[in-house]
Formats: sequence, C-alpha cells, structure tokens
Amino acid sequence: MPKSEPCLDIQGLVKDLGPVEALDNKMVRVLAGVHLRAYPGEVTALLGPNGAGKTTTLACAQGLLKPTGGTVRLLGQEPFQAGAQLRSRVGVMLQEGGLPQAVRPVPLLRHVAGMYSHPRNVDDLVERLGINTFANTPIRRLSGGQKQRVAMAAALVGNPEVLFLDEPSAGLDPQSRSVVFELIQELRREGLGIILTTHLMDDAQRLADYVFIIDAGRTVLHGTVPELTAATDTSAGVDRLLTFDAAPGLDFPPVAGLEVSESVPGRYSLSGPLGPVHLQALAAAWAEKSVMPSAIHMAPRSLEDVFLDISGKELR
Ligand SMILES: Nc1ncnc2c1ncn2[C@@H]1O[C@H](COP(=O)(O)OP(=O)(O)OP(=O)(O)O)[C@@H](O)[C@H]1O
Repeated sequence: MPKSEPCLDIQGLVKDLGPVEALDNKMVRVLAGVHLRAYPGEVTALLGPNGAGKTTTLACAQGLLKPTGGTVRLLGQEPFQAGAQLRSRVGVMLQEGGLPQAVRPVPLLRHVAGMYSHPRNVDDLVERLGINTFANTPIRRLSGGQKQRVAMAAALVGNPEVLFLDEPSAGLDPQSRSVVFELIQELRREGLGIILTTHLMDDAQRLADYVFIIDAGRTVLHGTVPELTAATDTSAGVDRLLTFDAAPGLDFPPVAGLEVSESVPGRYSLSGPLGPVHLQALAAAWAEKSVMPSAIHMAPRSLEDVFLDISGKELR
C-alpha cells in the first residue's frame, strides 16, 4: 500500500546556535544534516546520544526555532512561519511537562480543552490515564509519574493530528508505563502521527514503527526495528548471547574460537560475534558428547546494540 503524505518531513536540516562566549562569540553548528520522515498512523522514534541534537531537531520541527538551512514541513506547512492554526493541530508533551503548578489536573485539562474547537473528551482521558485517582491534588504535589500522565493528557486534549512525546515513560512505574504504551498504540491506530524521543532503547524497540538515529547533528541510520536489528553482518563484531541447558558439569571445548562457560550449574553460555559457524561447531560438540540440550536461547541483536555500535560506548 503506498504510504500517505508524511506528517513531518525534515530534509537536510542545519541549525546554528549561539553566539557562544567560549567560542569567541561564534555561532555553533548543532545540526548539520538531519533527515526525518514521520507518517500518520505510525510511531517514529528519534534516538541519539546526549547532545546529538534531538531537542534542537524537535524545536525546529515544532516551529520554536528557525532552521538555518534545509526544509521542515509539519502537516505540509513550514512550522516556523505557520500560525496558531497549525499549532492547534499539534500536541507536544515536554519532559518537564511545563505545567502550571498551583492548579489541579482536571480543571487544567478542561481549561486547555476550552481553547480548542474539537477537543477530546476530558473525562475519558482522565480515566484512561488514571488521573481520576489524584484529580484533586495540585500539580506541584504530584509525583513525577503522575505529572507525566497529566502532561500527556494536556498534549492530547486538543485532539491533535501529530503528537510529539519527549521521553514518554520517564518516571513511570510499570503499570503507568503499560497504560501509556497502550494509549500510544491506540492513538497510532486512530491515525495520529507520533514522534517520540527516548533514551530507553527498550521503549523504542517496543513502540516504534520506524527509527531515526542521529549523532553529532546528522541522521546516521534509519529503518524499522527489524531492519536495524537484523544481524546481517556477523563480521561486525556484534555480541550476541547464546545459552543452552544440559546436564551440569560438562566440559565443552571452545566452539569456533568462543569459550563455552557454565554460568550456573546446567546452564551454558557463549557470547561474542556469533555466526552460523558457531552454531555448527556447537552442534558438533553436542553430537560428540551425546548431549541434547533441553533448552536453547539466543538473544537477538537489540536496538541498544545497534545504538552503541553507532554512537560508541564512551560517554558524551
Ligand atoms: N543555545 C545553545 N547554544 C550553544 N549550543 C547549544 C545551544 N543549545 C544546544 N546546544 C548544543 O547543541 C547540541 C545539541 O543539543 P540538543 O539539546 O539538541 O541535544 P539532545 O540530543 O537533545 O541531547 P540530550 O539527549 O542530552 O537531551 C549540544 O552539544 C548542546 O550543547
């Protein structure tokens, strides 16, 4: 099926910020070629190490910053020039929430709903996000996870076509995280274009239809999660972990150069850049010892592995 028009289309985005005092008041190029396309009915994740340029990219996408170069189209319009009409079609959930502290969640949401012509049903949102349990508590007294859910409701109440989520599961306990994830999936089925940034690779792996990884102000990799995690290149040195269960106390020789260790009695593991040659050698070792493992498990390459390959393991 041909894809619909992108709801967000960023091509060759360049952004200079400054002047920076430490650099003799020169401007600093923080984005030097970001490409990103997000479609309605999909969750698009924007990933990158600290300082990669995610926040700056989103600020350009939301019309808060004027691009130095390249193009940004949000729902077909140039967001920095577009006015209130475009903003009313876009929901933004910020990490810190940006919520007024003295008010209570439900009056706040009703107030925000009143500013839109086709708002969502506030009671429904309040119930879906479990806000009714703390509906009468002023925002400043809410826990981080509760504030996060109010921020999500505030981003959604205007019934946007595009939703930006910055670290949507930050501070959420497992129950709230699952509620928020279910809601995200439902919104996606409704046809919203959802763009999220996260440092949690697990979130991206679970939620994203398509992933863009940026590093040092450029898009360096993009694809679906299966595309990115497909182990096509075993020579790249990607570590994978294979475990199998068999009788305790067996002694296996290295298989194709990788050590087999018995991590707990009866559970054996080998890790490293595993390829078919290792599986072949392992099966030969089992045959040699007449061992039939009762369980075998190989962890697939995760998005985290891909991310660390790209961005390196050193801190930024
Ligand atoms: N006003 C500014 N002046 C100069 N440099 C800036 C300014 N704002 C951001 N930067 C720099 O631009 C780069 C990109 O920052 P940005 O906040 O977009 O990254 P990020 O990917 O969102 O990082 P994080 O994951 O830490 O939130 C960083 O090196 C940051 O220090």
